[in-house]
Amino acid sequence: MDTPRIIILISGKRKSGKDFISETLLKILGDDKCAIIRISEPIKTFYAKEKNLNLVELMSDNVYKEHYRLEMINWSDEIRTQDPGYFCKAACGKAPRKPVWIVSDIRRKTDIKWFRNTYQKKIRIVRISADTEVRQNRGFVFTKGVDDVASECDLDDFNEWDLNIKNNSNEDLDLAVKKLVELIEN
Ligand SMILES: Nc1ncnc2c1ncn2[C@@H]1O[C@H](COP(=O)(O)OP(=O)(O)OP(=O)(O)O)[C@@H](O)[C@H]1O
Repeated sequence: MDTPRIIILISGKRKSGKDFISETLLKILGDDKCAIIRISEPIKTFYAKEKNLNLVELMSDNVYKEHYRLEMINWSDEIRTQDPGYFCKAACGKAPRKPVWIVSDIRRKTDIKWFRNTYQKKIRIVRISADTEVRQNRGFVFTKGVDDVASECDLDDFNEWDLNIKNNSNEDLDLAVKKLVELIEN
């Protein structure tokens, strides 16, 4: 198989649960059928290399990641200005050839455009939302220069979602996963 049968693009605000839902879906579908792709992976790899930083710490969800987030956003934006699909292409180039791809960190209209141009009808676009209070309980702290710029807000006015899901509670999660499985199987 050269390309996946279906590609789920997942978008949502920080701590809405993009990773958590993607991992839950992966467990259900199994890693023989499904792979998670993160656009942030090549961003971090290239950034760490260029700045001589520890990639393992940069990839993990801790203070180190938060510390570099702003600098990394600005650095990656410069590259995107020259080639908007640069990181999408790099992430997909390295991805395992499985029937289902879940891209767990879609942040830009240019990301969606690149995926649509490259994979056409295989694309399904999903928005996850959670209440601010819930996100705060998961560790979200509003950060100027991060939460009020394009990487967080560019898709706020996008309205072509194939699926909108809520992730405030366990009940929400069960329903979200059910709808995602339906989207993948139909
Ligand atoms: N439905 C849920 N039930 C329990 N815990 C959850 C749920 N959804 C998310 N979480 C937890 O909330 C935290 C944030 O979730 P996650 O990392 O998936 O968010 P994210 O949208 O990927 O965030 P970021 O954009 O900052 O990477 C994690 O610790 C995760 O385990």
